Amino acid sequence: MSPEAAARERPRLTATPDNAGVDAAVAAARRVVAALLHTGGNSAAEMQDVAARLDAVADHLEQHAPPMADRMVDMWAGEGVTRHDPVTGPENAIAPPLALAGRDDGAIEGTTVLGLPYQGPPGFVHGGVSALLLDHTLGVANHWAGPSGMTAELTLRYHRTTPLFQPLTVTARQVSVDGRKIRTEGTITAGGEICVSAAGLFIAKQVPRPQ
Ligand SMILES: CCCCCCCC/C=C\CCCCCCCC(=O)SCCNC(=O)CCNC(=O)[C@H](O)C(C)(C)COP(=O)(O)OP(=O)(O)OC[C@H]1O[C@@H](n2cnc3c(N)ncnc32)[C@H](O)[C@@H]1OP(=O)(O)O
Repeated sequence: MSPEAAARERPRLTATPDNAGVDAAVAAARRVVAALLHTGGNSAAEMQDVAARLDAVADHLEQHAPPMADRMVDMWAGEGVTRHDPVTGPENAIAPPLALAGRDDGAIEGTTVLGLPYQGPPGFVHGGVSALLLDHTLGVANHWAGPSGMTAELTLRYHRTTPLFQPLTVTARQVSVDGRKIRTEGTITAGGEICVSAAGLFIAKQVPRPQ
């Protein structure tokens, strides 16, 4: 089986984008965020007009949104993968997003391409963004493997710079469970080379979902 076919058959661990709903608007918002970065030659007057139009969109969304308590209940209802989180969530415009899937060997894996909003050093991914991706992916790997919990410690090693604009593979696997202590490891690779590796200690504990 080709790697692409194998990837298609893996169980998805992240929400499926729903282009008939909010996800399509979020995809457009991601384009706006990237396009706004150092747009350069546009005049101040033109950008005032852009700001007014974006404010009008935000006003419209806020006026039609349910109360915050209802939104919290709604975002935590359902299927065990989240639509709102800042790494994989199709409803979250700051999520790259990263689509994760379970592998037969018990690990999980996903790919993403990061653009300008995630830049740290010139042309490379911000180290805090790599930490975000790995923290979340280690957390999802715990859900995939069994016991899961809250991050208590996250140790990162930045082996080499992580490139923008190139496919990044993020993997993680649960390596041990000792009472409430869960140890999990993961990597971000580009072109087959490890850019960042992470080791996390998670403590089994669930925060109650809003009801
Ligand atoms: C996230 C849940 C989502 C649910 C989702 C369902 C859908 C699934 C979909 C998608 C997966 C999502 C994936 C998300 C991934 C992202 C994860 C995060 O971002 S988590 C937020 C950041 N982390 C915090 O905010 C923790 C803050 N800290 C705490 O709450 C506590 O300190 C906590 C829970 C870590 C421990 O507190 P205690 O009171 O429960 O337990 P004590 O008694 O202190 O410790 C238990 C044992 O662990 C050791 N321990 C605790 N913290 C330690 C540490 N930092 N280092 C070493 N050992 C530690 C202790 O020494 C103790 O060990 P001895 O039993 O005595 O041997």
